[in-house]
Amino acid sequence: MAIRYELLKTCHQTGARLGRLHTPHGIVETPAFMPVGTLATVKAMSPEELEEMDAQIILSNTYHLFLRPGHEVVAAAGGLHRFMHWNRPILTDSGGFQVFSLSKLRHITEDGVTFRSHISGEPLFIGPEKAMEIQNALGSDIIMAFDECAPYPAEREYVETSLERTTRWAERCLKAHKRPDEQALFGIVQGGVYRDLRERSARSLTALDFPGYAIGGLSVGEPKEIMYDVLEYTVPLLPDTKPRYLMGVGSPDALVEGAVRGIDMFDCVLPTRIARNGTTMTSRGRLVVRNAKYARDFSPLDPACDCYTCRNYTRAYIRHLIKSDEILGLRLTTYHNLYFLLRLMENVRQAIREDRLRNFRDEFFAQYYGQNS
Ligand SMILES: COC(=O)c1ccc(CCNc2nc3cc4nc(N)[nH]c(=O)c4cc3[nH]2)cc1
Repeated sequence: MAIRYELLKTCHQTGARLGRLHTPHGIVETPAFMPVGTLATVKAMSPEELEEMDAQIILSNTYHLFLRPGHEVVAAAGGLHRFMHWNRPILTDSGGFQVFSLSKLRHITEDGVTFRSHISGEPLFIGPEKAMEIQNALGSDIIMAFDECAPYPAEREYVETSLERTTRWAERCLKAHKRPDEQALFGIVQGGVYRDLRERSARSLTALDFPGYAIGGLSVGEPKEIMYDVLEYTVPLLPDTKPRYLMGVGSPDALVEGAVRGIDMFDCVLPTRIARNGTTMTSRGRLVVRNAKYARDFSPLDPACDCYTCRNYTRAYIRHLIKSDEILGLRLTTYHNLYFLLRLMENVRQAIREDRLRNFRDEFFAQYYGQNS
């Protein structure tokens, strides 16, 4: 078995659960947030800094590494862990979403997707078998089925045709996966915002008995309330003995609301991407440190935070660095944002242990969003 999910406790107040995901590269306490390291690096962070802030698992991308440096190069280095000097768990996304969000001139057929590289413009192809070949070469602990993430909004007919093909692709991934004992292949539930299609996708994929399940097709521009509705009726269809991964999420509120609805794993570029333009997450909401009002503010980004950035630097200094395009500036904001989300998930896990996640959510939202929601 590549991974084993240990269900430790279900919250009495909500559908949240406390778990442990045992992988060949270590244990992941869930619910967990996965920092995104698309090109085999979590931008501006060293692996040691990620370990220091207790990042348990990171995400990397098949599409990007296939284009550059090529999965053969990573395999020649001994796999992604060796290549990037990260010896904790890695999850790789399968490329479906990235092809659609990044490449031009893409064409989708039963075989897979032909597209032009967003880097060189050369014509390329990825399908289920290719996505397995690449992820098997990368050696990540958790790999994702090759799927199509339907856009939002999308006609029901399009979503239906797409999910049927995605299910057939999932079967082809299971057949093509060369290292099932070392790398756990997760199925990805699609179906857009249509309840009956979500149910059909979930039933088809759970019948194929994957070691874990992702909920895809969300965080693609739909209102959050709709995303939460989809979770309400999709999560119960997934086996509670296996991990559930909500792809592309997210913001502090979405992480808490997702955990409340039984999600175990999350990933999002949000904390690292907004950090690079000087937007930070603090216990009292977002703080855009490049704003002129912080020019002489010698307090930490977040007085309630004990991270390396908040213990040693001030808003005025970080503002100066960001305004001056100094590399240390985006390193300090990235460190803090990741630390903030990783601590948030630790507090969520503790609240589940103490059966008070609903209370925690209300307190957190009151502070972060300045209202009682
Ligand atoms: C500043 O913040 C940002 O730039 C930013 C950008 C994108 C997202 C949303 C990302 N959403 C998302 N990622 C996703 C990745 C996915 N992968 C697969 N294989 N299948 C999916 O169905 C899928 C859905 C996703 N939805 C969130 C934030």
